[in-house]
Amino acid sequence: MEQKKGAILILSGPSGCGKSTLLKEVYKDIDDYYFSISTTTREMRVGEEHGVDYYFVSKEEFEKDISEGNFLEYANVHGNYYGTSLKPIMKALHEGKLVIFDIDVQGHKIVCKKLNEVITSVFITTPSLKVLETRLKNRQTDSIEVIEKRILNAKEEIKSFSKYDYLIINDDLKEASKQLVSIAHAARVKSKISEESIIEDWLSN
Ligand SMILES: Nc1nc2c(ncn2[C@@H]2O[C@H](COP(=O)(O)OP(=O)(O)O)[C@@H](O)[C@H]2O)c(=O)[nH]1
Ligand SMILES: Nc1ncnc2c1ncn2[C@@H]1O[C@H](COP(=O)(O)OP(=O)(O)O)[C@@H](O)[C@H]1O
Repeated sequence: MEQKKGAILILSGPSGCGKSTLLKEVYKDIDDYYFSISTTTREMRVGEEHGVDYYFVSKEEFEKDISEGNFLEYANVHGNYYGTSLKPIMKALHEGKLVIFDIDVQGHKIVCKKLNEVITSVFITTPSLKVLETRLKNRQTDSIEVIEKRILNAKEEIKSFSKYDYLIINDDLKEASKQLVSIAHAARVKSKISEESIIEDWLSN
């Protein structure tokens, strides 16, 4: 029996670079995907929904999940916990879906170590630090202290961009969306390389 193979697409990039905005733009152009909804201890922002953007939990609940081994990976980012639950990811991969992660550079590193599936990774950023700062301020979701922390972290995170397969500079949203859709399609094609039945099927048909 043919075993369906899923594919993995990881998006990382500094807070405010436009990851969520880009993802919302491209979903209509991507088939059979599963977005990995992370669990976090950060406060819910206006407009966010529990179970859609994140599962918002207390520190105690998060730490219980850690001790029960429920996370594929978790990290402390900007002073809050963020984690990827293992079970839904394995289910989606088993169903042959393109599993999309919006995780930080620490999460990217761990997922690459832990999962055998073919991984495609994209680092997303703005044309400059100034533009990042403007976007974080204009978004009006965070206090000035929180924005400052995110800017400080961005200066570190940007150093990891070359560990990724692709770099998208999210300047013009339409252009960046087009690039992300192409990469998502390529991620599917790339995952074919790990299908063990390819030779068998080719010889017998
Ligand atoms: N390692 C890890 N990072 C995550 C996870 N979920 C979200 N993140 C990252 O945490 C950072 C902060 O996310 P968030 O508070 O939503 O801020 P935003 O990036 O400004 O929207 C981003 O870099 C996300 O990619 C996760 O499950 N694991
Ligand atoms: N290409 C773009 N040009 C201008 N503004 C953008 C662009 N992409 C995103 N934004 C805006 O920048 C802010 C941060 O985007 P967001 O998607 O929340 O970033 P992230 O999820 O990476 O933290 C939002 O207010 C969003 O509307």
